[in-house]
Amino acid sequence: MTDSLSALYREVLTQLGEDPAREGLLDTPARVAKAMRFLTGGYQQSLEALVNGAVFSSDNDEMVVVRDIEFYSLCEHHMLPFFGKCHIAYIPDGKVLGLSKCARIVDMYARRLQIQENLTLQVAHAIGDVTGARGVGVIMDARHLCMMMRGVEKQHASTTTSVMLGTLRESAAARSEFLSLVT
Ligand SMILES: Nc1nc2c(ncn2[C@@H]2O[C@H](COP(=O)(O)OP(=O)(O)OP(=O)(O)O)[C@@H](O)[C@H]2O)c(=O)[nH]1
Ligand SMILES: [Zn+2]
Repeated sequence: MTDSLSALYREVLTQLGEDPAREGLLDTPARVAKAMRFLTGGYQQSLEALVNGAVFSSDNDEMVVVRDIEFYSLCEHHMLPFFGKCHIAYIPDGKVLGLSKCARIVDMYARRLQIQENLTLQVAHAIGDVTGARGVGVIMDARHLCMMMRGVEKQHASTTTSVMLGTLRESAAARSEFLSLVT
């Protein structure tokens, strides 16, 4: 199938000095288009559809932590991958979220062009919005290929970003509980 995105990638191959008509590249524009549509599929999703009503009543008001959620995103500056782990905590206020939805929320925002700081913020606000939690904390630790395979070429640098909202921002004890559970 030739759509306008694969036609553009065919032109990219030409501009890079390649021959898009050579055998190994014949299907490449369509493959790249398909891959990029998947990697940016978060633009086609909405928080409401993704959560699908999986918010449940609970009297448990202790911190919930979902840790080590792996994610892959694309930096908005170079469109190169950055990838790592995300830890989410929230303190419920009568409602808890289906556990898988935490990971789905991470994927929805990761599958857009991002910077890590904004990705972290968007995940935190989404968790807060769907649960009405008293506090939300999100920590992301990632490595950026734009810092590794080009540019400054640092292979071991990793970046940690965090967002703390509500009780997790105000209470040092709540924050330390979260940190002790994920580090
Ligand atoms: N804060 C932040 N910066 C990022 C992220 N991803 C990439 N960057 C940075 O965005 C910056 C873009 O800088 P520019 O000087 O405009 O671009 P560049 O010439 O390609 O920069 P170098 O990467 O230093 O070669 C770089 O410092 C990248 O490391 C991110 O998630 N958060
Ligand atoms: Zn980048």
